[in-house]
Amino acid sequence: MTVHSAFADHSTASRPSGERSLQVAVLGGGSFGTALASIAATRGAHVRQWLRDEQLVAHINEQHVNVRYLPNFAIDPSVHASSDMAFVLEQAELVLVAIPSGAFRAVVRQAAPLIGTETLLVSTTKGIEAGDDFHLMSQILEEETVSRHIGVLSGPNLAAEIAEGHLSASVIASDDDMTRARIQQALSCDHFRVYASNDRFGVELGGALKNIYAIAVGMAAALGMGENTRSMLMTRALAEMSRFAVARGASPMTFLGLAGIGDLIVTCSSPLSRNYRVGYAIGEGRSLEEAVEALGQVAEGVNTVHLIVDRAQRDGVYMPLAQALYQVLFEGVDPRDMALSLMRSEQGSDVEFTLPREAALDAQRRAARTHPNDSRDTLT
Ligand SMILES: NC(=O)C1=CN([C@@H]2O[C@H](COP(=O)(O)OP(=O)(O)OC[C@H]3O[C@@H](n4cnc5c(N)ncnc54)[C@H](O)[C@@H]3O)[C@@H](O)[C@H]2O)C=CC1
Ligand SMILES: O=C(CO)COP(=O)(O)O
Repeated sequence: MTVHSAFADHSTASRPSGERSLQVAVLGGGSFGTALASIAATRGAHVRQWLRDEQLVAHINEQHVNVRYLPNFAIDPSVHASSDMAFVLEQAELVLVAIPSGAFRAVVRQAAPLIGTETLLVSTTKGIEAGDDFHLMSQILEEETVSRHIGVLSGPNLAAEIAEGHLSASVIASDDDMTRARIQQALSCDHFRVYASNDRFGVELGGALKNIYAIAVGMAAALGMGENTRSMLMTRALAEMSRFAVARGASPMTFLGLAGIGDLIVTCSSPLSRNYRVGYAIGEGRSLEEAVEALGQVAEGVNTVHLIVDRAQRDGVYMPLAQALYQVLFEGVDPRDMALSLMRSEQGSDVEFTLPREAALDAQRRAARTHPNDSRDTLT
C-alpha cells in the first residue's frame, strides 16, 4: 500500500511559530474528520480525534493512517485518536463535529457536558435531522450545548482531495465574527483556504441540498447524458436550492459562493462523491438498497431528499427536481420517463431573483390563450 504524505509535506510551511497551541477536538473518525484533524495539526494545534472503533484508534496512533476511510494518506503524527470522549474534549477550545446527521444529536448530547460557553463549536456535517422539525446541524449544536460560538464549515471539500494536498477552499459561516476569524486562523494552510460568511443557514443548506442533486446527476451520467444535460441539471438545481433556502430566510447570494455553486459543481462532477456514486449505481440499474450497500458509507442525500420534498410541499416551494428524484428513488418511477416528464413541464424563469417565476408563467398562459395552437399540452 502506498501512503502519500501530503499532510506532512505541508506541515512545516504552515506551522505558525511562537504561538500558544490551540486545543482542537474532532468528533468523528470518517474521511472528512480525519482530513480536518490533520490540517489543524499541521497548523500547530494540539489535536485529539474521537472515534468509536478501538482498532482504528490504535492504528491511527501507531501507523498514522486511517485505514478504513483514508487508507492511502499519512495523517500528521501529532493527531491523537481516542475512543474516550472526556479525554478528547478535555481543554478543547475548538470542537469540529464530523458525524453523519443520523448520529449527530446523540454524539453532541454525549459531548455537551464537556463543552463550555466559550468553546468554538463547528459542524462539518452536510445533512438534515430526520423528523418533522427540519433541524439543521447547527441548530442541534445550539439546542444541545451552551456554546456561544457556533459555526458551520461547508464547501467543495472532497476529503480525499484535501488529504492529497489538492488546493481547496471552504467557508466558515457564523453570526459571530470571532468564531469566523479563529476558524480561518486554525484551518487555513498552504493547500486549504477558509472564507468567511455570516449566512449560517444559507451555507448549511447549500451543503445539505447539493447532495440530492449529486445523486440525480450521477444517475443521469450513468444513463449517458451529454454535457448540456449536466449543465442544465446543475443550474436548475441551483435555482431550486436557492429558492428553498431563501424561503427559509437564507440569502440567495450565498449560492453564488463556495458553499453553493462551488460544492454543487464538485459533488455533481466527481466519482469521489458518495452521493454521485449512489446515483450512478442506480443509473446503471441497481436498486437503492444495493447502491447504498455497495457504497458502505453514508450518502446524506438519500436521507435528505424526503425531508426536503416534505418541507417544500408544506411551505409551498416549487422543487421539481427534488420531487422527481424522490419518485425515482422511492416510488419506482423510471428515470428516463421522469426526465421526459420534466422536459415537458412548465417553463418558468431562468433567474427568479430578476424575473419572478410567476411573471414568466403568467406571460406563457396569456400567450397560450392568444395563440392556442402553439402552446404545449401540459401548459395550464
Ligand atoms: N467525506 C467528505 O468528502 C466530506 C464529508 N462531509 C460531511 O462530513 C460528515 C462526516 O463525513 P465523513 O467524515 O466523510 O464520514 P462518514 O460520514 O463516513 O462517517 C463519519 C464518522 O462517524 C462515525 N459514526 C457514525 N455513526 C456514529 C455514531 N452513532 N456514533 C459515533 N460515531 C458514529 C463513523 O464511524 C465515522 O467514523 C458528513 O455529514 C459529510 O456530509 C463534508 C465534506 C466532505
Ligand atoms: O460534501 C462533499 C464534497 O464537498 C462530499 O460529498 P459526498 O458526501 O457526496 O461524498
